[in-house]
This record gives sequence, C-alpha cells and structure tokens, in this order.
Amino acid sequence: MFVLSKSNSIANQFIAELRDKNIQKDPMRFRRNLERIGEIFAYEISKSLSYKTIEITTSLGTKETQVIKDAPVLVTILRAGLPLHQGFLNYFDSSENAFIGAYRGVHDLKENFEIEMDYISSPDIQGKTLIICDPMLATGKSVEKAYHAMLRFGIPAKTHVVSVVASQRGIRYVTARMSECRFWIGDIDPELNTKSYIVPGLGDAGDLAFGEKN
Ligand SMILES: O=P(O)(O)OC[C@H]1O[C@H](OP(=O)(O)OP(=O)(O)O)[C@H](O)[C@@H]1O
Ligand SMILES: O=c1cc[nH]c(=O)[nH]1
Ligand SMILES: [Mg+2]
Repeated sequence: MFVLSKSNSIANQFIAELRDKNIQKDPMRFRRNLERIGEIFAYEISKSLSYKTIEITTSLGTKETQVIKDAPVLVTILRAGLPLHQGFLNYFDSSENAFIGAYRGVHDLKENFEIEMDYISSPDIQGKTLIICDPMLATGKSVEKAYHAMLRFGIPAKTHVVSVVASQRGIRYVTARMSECRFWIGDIDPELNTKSYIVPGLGDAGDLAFGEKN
C-alpha cells in the first residue's frame, strides 16, 4: 500500500486544506484540491504502468523515448469521485472511463447499512488496467461493491484503488476482500463515528464538493 502522507510533499498541504473546516467552505477550492491530488496520484501510479519505446522526430533529429503502452481505464464513484477523477483525466489523456452511482441505504439502529448501486456504465475492461478513485474510504463498502460490480465487464489485468482519506477499519475491510488490488491512500485516520463518518476525516466529501442533498 502506498500512503502519500508518509512522506513530506505538497500533497499533504492539499489534504490539510480539504480537512480544514474554514477552507472547505469554498467548494471551488475543495474540488480543485481533490483534482490536484488526483493529478499527484496519477503521476505516482504512472510509474507502475507498462511502457513501450517510440521514436519521435524533432525539428533537428530523432529520439527514442518510453511512453505508456495502454492507458488505464478510470473508474469513479458518484458524486464525490468526480473531481478526483478529473485529476486523473488531466494526465491520462486517452483513458476510457466508467461511472458508478452508489449511495448508502437507510441506516438501522445498529448503524448498519447496505450500499445501493443504481447506475453503472463501463467499457470492456478485460485484460486492462483499472484505476478506481473515490476520495473517501470509510467502511470500505462502497469501493468493495463498486469493484465487484465492475467485474461483469471483464477481468482486469491490474486494479489500483485510490482514496484520499481512509479509515483504519475501511482499509482492513477492503484489503481482506480485494487482495488482488493495489491501494493508494492519501492519509489514514483512526476512527469512524456512529454514522460511519471518518474521524477526524473531513466531513461529507460529496456535499462539500457539490452541495447538500435534499
Ligand atoms: O466507505 P464507505 O462507508 O462506503 O463510504 C465512502 C463513500 O461515501 C461517500 O459517498 P456518499 O455515499 O456520501 O455519496 P456522495 O458522493 O454522493 O455524497 C464517498 O465518496 C464514498 O463513495
Ligand atoms: O467520512 C465520510 C464517510 C463517507 N463519506 C464521506 O463523504 N465522508
Ligand atoms: Mg456523501
């Protein structure tokens, strides 16, 4: 597992701004910070992709260089995943894309809930590299359900899962059920509250990016 916050970088400032209850009042900055973190993860993940040699022609000669062999398929979970997804698209110009509509069903008294999934659109993913991005990994149920739903479109060669803030419990949940995936996490928080929100976390990422749901 790759954890951005384990080393010092500008990424930690962007994550700090996402968490800051004053700065996050500005939804444009909130979305832009998610996008910037998407760009940073895209760069980090690009180091683990497959490359091919091409020869390019400059105005003065030719040069052999390494370029990505096959663009990864970018998968995102609505709504909060959209700005993070845009960050990936900024770097992976020709990627195909998949979108999943998922949300938490009604909570019962024990704070249990199932994830409802009512929309999925995807290209064929057989043998391709997938990058699933969603800024929050709280219980881990959304991303686990999204990943397994994607498998009806083919078996990917490799799946990368990206999350900006994850809980320790969520990490345990997904690594136990998605052992074939590689996880790329911004920062890991210790707790979930009784509504299964990450503490300290940042709040509701979808609402902060796009406004409260009615
Ligand atoms: O790990 P989990 O416990 O499943 O929680 C994480 C999910 O919660 C958030 O989405 P939310 O359901 O709030 O939808 P939204 O993006 O539309 O606000 C987030 O973007 C994840 O998809
Ligand atoms: O802390 C959390 C948990 C789920 N979804 C969010 O947006 N935040
Ligand atoms: Mg939400």
